[in-house]
Formats: sequence, structure tokens, C-alpha cells
Amino acid sequence: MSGEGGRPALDLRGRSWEALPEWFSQSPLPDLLGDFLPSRRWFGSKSRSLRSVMAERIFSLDGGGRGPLFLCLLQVAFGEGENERYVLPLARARGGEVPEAGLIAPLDSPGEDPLWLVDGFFVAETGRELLRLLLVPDSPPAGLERVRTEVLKKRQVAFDPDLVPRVFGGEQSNTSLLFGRRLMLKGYRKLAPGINPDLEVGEFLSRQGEGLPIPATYGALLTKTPQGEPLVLGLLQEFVENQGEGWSWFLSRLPAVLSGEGDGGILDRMVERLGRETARLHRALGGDPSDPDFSPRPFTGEDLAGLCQEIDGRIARVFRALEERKSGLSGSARERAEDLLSRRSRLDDFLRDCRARGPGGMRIRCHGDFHLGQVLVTRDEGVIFLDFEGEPAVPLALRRLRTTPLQDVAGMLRSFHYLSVSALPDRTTGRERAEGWYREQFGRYLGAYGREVEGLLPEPAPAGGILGLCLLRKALYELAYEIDNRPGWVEIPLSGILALLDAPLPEFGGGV
Ligand SMILES: Nc1ncnc2c1ncn2[C@@H]1O[C@H](COP(=O)(O)OP(=O)(O)O)[C@@H](O)[C@H]1O
Ligand SMILES: O=P(O)(O)O[C@H]1O[C@H](CO)[C@@H](O[C@H]2O[C@H](CO)[C@@H](O)[C@H](O)[C@H]2O)[C@H](O)[C@H]1O
Repeated sequence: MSGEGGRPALDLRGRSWEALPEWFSQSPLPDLLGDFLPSRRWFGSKSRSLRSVMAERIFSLDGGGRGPLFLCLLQVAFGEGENERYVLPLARARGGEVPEAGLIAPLDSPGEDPLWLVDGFFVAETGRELLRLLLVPDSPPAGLERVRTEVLKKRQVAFDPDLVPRVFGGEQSNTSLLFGRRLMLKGYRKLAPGINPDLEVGEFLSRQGEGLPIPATYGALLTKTPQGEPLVLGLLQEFVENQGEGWSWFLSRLPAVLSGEGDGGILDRMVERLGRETARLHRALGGDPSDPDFSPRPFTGEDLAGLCQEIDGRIARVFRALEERKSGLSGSARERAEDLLSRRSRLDDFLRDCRARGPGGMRIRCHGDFHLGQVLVTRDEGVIFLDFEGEPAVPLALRRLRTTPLQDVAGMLRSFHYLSVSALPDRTTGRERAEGWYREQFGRYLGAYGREVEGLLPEPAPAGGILGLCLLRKALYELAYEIDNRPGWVEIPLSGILALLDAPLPEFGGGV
């Protein structure tokens, strides 16, 4: 079987589209999807060698005039290591109806404009049907369940069949559909069994009432693994009008400020706002002592030991990866990699000194992957925070653990560092000035945060090192992330780690 542009075609002759679930399981899925999957932005393990792809489960959905649509759960096996589970909705469409990114394979049917097997998110009927399943209170197809939150019921969000979904065009690891700038449906791609923190935290915060810096969470569509663990397939939220993500908001203004031409005051005020809103978010996350999954707990010596152990593990893994990959890095990144590799004992001293300053403050449920790309700047220059999934590389159960809120704070501070470097024309010229800007914002953000966070932070004297540990932990995560995904960015977290070793952290009122 071969089709257009060398893509394998799916031979439909003698079979019916409606029977896809029966025959799809016998089709050579690696042939059909072996090129498609690894070239998707949302496919996690691009560098692993793919061994087999199996349809684990297929749900048939009503596609109206288009005929049935299929929501397919795929089990992907690799040469070594664990299987991964992905969602791929399937539909048929004419080639011209769907962008290149959604075309899987031509269906081997006669005619000049053949039908294609396509990623179902790119046909409007899929989004519309998923939205209907979430909003209309009749029973979903067997095996699918839904969660409808209190805020959905309170706001009486109704299904409007005329809302045409559009695939969100931005960079993302899942696939989101926009419904008329009113609703946002995030279709998860890589599934992790268990309670999904995006839904859990979104629902918890939406219950706290209006006015928090988050979009309201309306509901979710889920299924279960054969072992009975939940698999969240889609999350429905309110769409928030915005001017773009915090990252692009800052990046479009900072270069002028660093070259002495722009108004730095606007950026300073935004950094202050981010600090205050982060504190508000954390107060809400730690604000219900009666909720068994969210009640705050003290950050004890045991927690501190656990954090240091986690960092030790990260150092070991990142050092191995750096040794293996350093020869492929560009000049200054390679130099910094060599520098870091030669300073293992200095890193251990840093860890020991931070740890010696003792535990303190509280442990709460956190955002977990807090950076400027998770911030939306609203029309009136307010901010809201998105995507409570946590660090995608960390197992789901660990992402739900309570931790010091300074982990989120460190995430945002690291983002200011990324920003200061990325705003330079070649990431090099003017580095000192960028470093100065970063240090100033470091103090400003922490100050604004510390003034409003109320009782969650360590007291000044015994706790000075936790922030240092969190900054190191995050920068190590980033280094691993960049080695795997964006080798051209490796120099940024490397320089962040080296700066931690060389220069004391700027002081701020809270003493962290
Ligand atoms: N509720 C929302 N309102 C408006 N835009 C949103 C909303 N949720 C997400 N977005 C946009 O979609 C992007 C991706 O969303 P996110 O939840 O971070 O997905 P992913 O987990 O796939 O990265 C965000 O960076 C933002 O630009
Ligand atoms: O895709 P996610 O939003 O879940 O996050 C991952 O990708 C981010 C990059 O897109 C990465 O963030 C790192 O780079 C950002 C600039 O592009 C910077 O603002 C962040 O501070 C830095 O951590 C994130 O770490 C990763 O989980």
C-alpha cells in the first residue's frame, strides 16, 4: 500500500469506514503511524526508536453528516523502556479541508480528490461532539465519563451547536480547541493514568470563587485504564481574552529597555503584579485546611532532606547527559558545560550550605511548572496562570505532592533569567546589563510576593537556603529539558547554575 507523497495509504476497498474499530486493530499501525507520530510536536519520545503502535481502545463518536468519528487510544512501544499512551482522534476528510499537520494517510479510494485519514481534532465535528458530550446532560458513550464542575453549573454554560471549534495555533504539548473565544477545550495527547492535576487543581481553585488569577475550569472528559485508573482525555475551561503569553509580552518590550530606549517602568510594574498574583494563587492553593488533598503542612527537616535527595538525583542524571552530549554543543555552551562538570564538589558545597540553613514555612499544592509561558496577560494588563499539569517529565503521583511554594517562585525567577538573556540580540552582547536587570527583578518579584504571601514562607533566620535549593532544582530540570529538546538553549540554564555557585543570591525582606 502506498499513497501520496510516499505516505502509506489505508486500503478501504471492501471495508466500511464504520467498521474501522474492527479492522484498525488488525492494520499495520506502525506502517501507518510510524512517521506521523514522531513528527508531531505533541509526541514526547522523539528520540526513542518506535517498535509498535497498537490501538488499545477506540470510542465511536457521532460525526453528524461526516459519519462516525473515532477517538483512539494508542499504546506505543519502543525499542526499550516503558510504553506510552496517546490520544489520536480519527476522521475522514478531503485533503484540502485539513492542514498538512493533520493529514495522516490517504484512504485508498478511487477518485481525483481522495479522502484522507486525518487527525480528528482538525475537523470541526470532533470538537463539537466532544463539547456536546461535556455540556449536554445525556449519557456519554460506554466507557467515557465526564466531570462537570460547580462553576459550570452556576454559570449555566450551555451547548451551542453553532460554535465552530478552531485548533489553537500556538506552541503546545497538547492540542487545544477554541470555541468562539468563549471556551477552550484542551485535548490531551500523552496520557498518564491517575488524577490529573490540571483538572484537580483547576476544579479546586474554581470552587474558591471568582477573582482568582486562573481561568474557570468547567469540566473534563475521561475514561479508565483496564486497572480502573482515570485517564483524562479533555479539559474544558473558560477562554480568557488576552494580549498573549507573559513570555512574549516581556520579550517584545525588554530589548528596548536593555538598550536604554524603552520604558522599564511598565516591566517593573508587571513584575510586581506577577509577584502579588503568585502570592494570591498560593494563598488560595493553601487556603483550605479541611481539604485532605490541599491542606497546608509544615515544610520539615524530612522534606528538606527529600528535596536535597531529589536534587542529588537530578545532578547525577544531568552530569551524565552533559558528558554524553557536550561535544555537540556550541562554543560558549561547551565551555560552560566543561566548567560545570569540573565543579561537582562546589555544587555539593552549595547544596550542603543551603541545607544547613534548615527547614521552615509550609508545604502546599503548587503549580509545578511555573514560568512566563504559563502566564496570560489580559487586556487590562492583569495576569492569569495556566496549565497546572506540573513538570511533564515527572511521574503524575509525584506532581501531586505538596511542596514549598518557593518551587513555583524559583520557576518564575528562572524565567526572568531566561528572558534577560533571550532579549539580547545575540544572547551575548550586553550580558552584564541583562544580568543587572535580572537581579533587580529578582528582588522586585520576591519582595512583592513576600509581602503578600502570608505565613507560607520560612521565617528569616533558619530558612535562608530553601530558595537556593529550588533555584538549583529548577535550573537542573531546565538543563535536562534543553539538552533533550533545544540544544541551542542549553547555555541559559548552564549559566544560571554557574551564577548560583559564584554569586550570593540577592537578599530580600522575607529572608529566603
Ligand atoms: N483558558 C484559556 N484562555 C485563553 N487562552 C488559553 C487558555 N488556556 C490556554 N490558552 C492558550 O493555550 C496555550 C497552551 O495552553 P496550555 O494549557 O499551556 O497547554 P499545554 O499543556 O499543551 O502546553 C497557552 O499558552 C495559552 O496561550
Ligand atoms: O511546554 P511546557 O509549558 O509544559 O514547558 C516546557 O517547555 C518550556 C519551554 O517552552 C520550558 O521553559 C523554559 O523555557 C522558557 C522560555 O522558552 C522559560 O520561560 C522557562 O523559564 C524555562 O523553564 C519548561 O521548562 C518546560 O517544562
